[in-house]
Amino acid sequence: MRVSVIGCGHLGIPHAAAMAEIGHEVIGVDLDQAKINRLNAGECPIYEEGLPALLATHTASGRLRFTTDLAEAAAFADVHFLAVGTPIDADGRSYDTGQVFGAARALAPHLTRPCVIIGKSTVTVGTTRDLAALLARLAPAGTDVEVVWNPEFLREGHAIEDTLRPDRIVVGVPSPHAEDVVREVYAPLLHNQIPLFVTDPATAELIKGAANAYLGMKISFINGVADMCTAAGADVHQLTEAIGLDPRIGRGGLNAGPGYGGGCLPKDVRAFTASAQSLGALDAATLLRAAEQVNESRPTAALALIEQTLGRPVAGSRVTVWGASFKAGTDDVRESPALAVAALMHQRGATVTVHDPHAVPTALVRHPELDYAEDLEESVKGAELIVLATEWPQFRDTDPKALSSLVDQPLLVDLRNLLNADAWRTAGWTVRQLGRPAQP
Ligand SMILES: NC(=O)C1=CN([C@@H]2O[C@H](COP(=O)(O)OP(=O)(O)OC[C@H]3O[C@@H](n4cnc5c(N)ncnc54)[C@H](O)[C@@H]3O)[C@@H](O)[C@H]2O)C=CC1
Ligand SMILES: O=C(O)[C@H]1O[C@H](OP(=O)(O)OP(=O)(O)OC[C@H]2O[C@@H](n3ccc(=O)[nH]c3=O)[C@H](O)[C@@H]2O)[C@H](O)[C@@H](O)[C@@H]1O
Repeated sequence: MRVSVIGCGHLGIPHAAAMAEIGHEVIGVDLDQAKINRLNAGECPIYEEGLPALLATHTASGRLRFTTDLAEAAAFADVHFLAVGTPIDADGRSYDTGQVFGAARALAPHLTRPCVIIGKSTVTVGTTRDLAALLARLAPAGTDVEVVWNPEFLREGHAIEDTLRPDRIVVGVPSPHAEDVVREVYAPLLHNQIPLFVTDPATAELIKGAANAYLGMKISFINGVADMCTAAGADVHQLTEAIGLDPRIGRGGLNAGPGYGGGCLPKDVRAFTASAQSLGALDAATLLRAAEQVNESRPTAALALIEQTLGRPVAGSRVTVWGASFKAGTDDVRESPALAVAALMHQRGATVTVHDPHAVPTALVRHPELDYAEDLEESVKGAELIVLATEWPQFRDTDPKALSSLVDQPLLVDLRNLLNADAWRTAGWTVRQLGRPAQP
């Protein structure tokens, strides 16, 4: 089939590459000319494992190309995926769906034949209905446009795997014909026994919000319990392993840390809370607001552990933060907890040097006030304390002995419970881990 993917960001680029991989002819569209030039030159503008190879294969074969021209996409494709951004509104609580409606408005006049628009962006419930009404008004006569909502569940750092082998595909369809089109698009995945969950558009929109809201609540829950473990001298890691064995709880997404970040979970929990409020579902709003509040408090909780380990306030100290991206496997720093902790220490008067294997360039743009080191060993020279804030395997694999002579004091706070603390302690380091006893 010939498909377009409108919006080439963290979702759109992997999706376009994956659609080519399963046999479609794909045109990716974005407003950002510089990004499109890079993509057409075979460059991958984001750090995502496996994506550069897939882009190279399919741009070389001609099955995948990129443009800024929606007219070209309209002439080429019968199915248009919408993968544009839905940042949080100026009010800080609901989605700004301007990119979704803007892209649809821009596409509509170029349509020359019936087509299906498959929305993938995360949106407020009711968006599919409003978009269908808009397109019914704007699309030229004879171009019947159907709008399907097909929320995306990929995780950054696993984007290709999650797109080609998702747990499930959810679609909210307005008609049996639209369902047939979706089945044809995803046929290669459905042949591989990936479950297709077909529902109405409003339910599909809420499924996405509920999934991310639940993931956020689960993380806030375990972070709150980590504080209980700290106070009681217990071990949150062992606790998690034990409760995770209950299949009703599950071990996935239950790692204590510096809070959930990224371009999605924080905004999606906020927007789902606001939706609950506006729909009058006040109990849901209360529960979700609590998850948000816990998450907002995590940088301060991290600072308390850091200052306890340092033995004094951070003002005037030299601290190294390992990690800038919101999690390992990506160079995305949107709402990164690592940078929130780094920025908080900087505000409190510490000199902060941040090191990340892939995200220094993106971090520099958002937090120019911090110091950066591209090299891990360079980053710790003269440090009085290291804070491990993002769970890159490079940090776990670091030899503590090799670093001892570089730092000013061998102190480390592991906010991700990533390190083998015993090995570091044997090498002479004082290590504190989140929600775990000072000396087990
Ligand atoms: N990042 C992720 O892993 C996931 C994101 N989502 C959702 O997918 C949506 C996109 O997220 P990201 O890719 O992270 O955002 P992003 O900000 O990385 O990418 C959005 C892209 O859309 C482009 N764009 C905006 N208006 C356009 C228009 N009129 N025509 C063509 N291109 C246009 C922008 O230039 C940008 O490149 C959001 O709703 C997000 O919540 C859902 C699941 C996973
Ligand atoms: O809607 C989206 O965009 C996506 O949002 C999340 O994916 P992602 O943002 O890539 O990241 P996660 O792996 O969920 O992590 C989010 C944040 O929570 C933190 N986290 C995650 C898991 C965990 O156990 N503990 C924890 O602190 C991470 O470090 C990170 O800061 C969801 O997991 C995806 O299913 C969803 O498609």
